[in-house]
Amino acid sequence: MKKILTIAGSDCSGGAGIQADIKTITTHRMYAMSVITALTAQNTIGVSGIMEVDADFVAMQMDAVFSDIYPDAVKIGMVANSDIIKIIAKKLVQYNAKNIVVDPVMVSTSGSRLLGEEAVTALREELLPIAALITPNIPETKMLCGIEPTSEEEMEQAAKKIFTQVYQNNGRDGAVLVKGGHLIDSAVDVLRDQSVTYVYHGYKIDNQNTHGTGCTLSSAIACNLANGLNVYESVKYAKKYINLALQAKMNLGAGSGPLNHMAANTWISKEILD
Ligand SMILES: Nc1ncnc2c1ncn2[C@@H]1O[C@H](COP(=O)(O)OP(=O)(O)O)[C@@H](O)[C@H]1O
Ligand SMILES: Cc1ncc(COP(=O)(O)OP(=O)(O)O)c(N)n1
Repeated sequence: MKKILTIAGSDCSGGAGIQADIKTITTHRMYAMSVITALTAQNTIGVSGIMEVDADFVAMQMDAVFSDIYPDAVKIGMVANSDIIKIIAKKLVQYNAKNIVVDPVMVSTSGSRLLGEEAVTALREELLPIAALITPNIPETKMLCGIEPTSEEEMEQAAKKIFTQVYQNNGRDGAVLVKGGHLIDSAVDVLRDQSVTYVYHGYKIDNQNTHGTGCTLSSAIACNLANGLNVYESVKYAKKYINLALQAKMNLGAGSGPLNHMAANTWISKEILD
């Protein structure tokens, strides 16, 4: 049984954050563990409150997990502030964590800040360089490199620029996935590693219920890495998971509702596990 750790914020409505991650990991038939960085009061319409966990208590959670059940992969989502980022980075290095995927969550699609403005530098300098893969969406791409891509070509430029800043300039290895879910007419994603650019041509599924797509994608990638797939294949199968979960068109709540993980389960068991 593979063990996956998610380090993220709680979404009480169950669509994003820790709850989306645990659903994704469980659907992949793996064992889910969680280190919670913040509680959010949110639903399909928006975020109404955030309570950040003390950084020392984040450290205690990480010690409790790593000293007992060592994870095969780690997914990181909402990290809230620079104290939490610094302690997470320190503990991941201390425990020599493997297969780290960072979704650099900054602002929810509904417009609420999930990362303090002061924390972007700590995220960029301390957490991103130790990840095997980082997965910024279009607004996060703009925050990281100044380019707000509107086309596949601009996504390629941005992915290359972030790769250079985060990995090459720090003498580290890793990969960048610029996600195109916020583009108007396609859902293309672009992966950049040390030498190659891969483009995942995705068509946009007609479904307004996309709450938690980024959380789900990064958790599914972590599961696939834990299973021994390379980064390119891990993203490919994670995108298939998202497509199935979107195509099933569950419709909960008055706003942008959650994904249907039960529908994705069918494909996971048939294509990956059998
Ligand atoms: N309507 C959609 N149809 C197909 N894929 C989508 C759709 N919306 C998002 N995606 C995919 O979901 C993943 C998450 O993307 P995105 O929405 O950009 O991230 P975030 O949730 O972090 O803002 C990406 O692989 C993206 O291509
Ligand atoms: C607690 C928490 N973490 C992350 C998010 C953002 O989720 P994401 O899948 O990146 O995107 P949206 O759901 O905001 O479209 C969140 N909302 N809450």
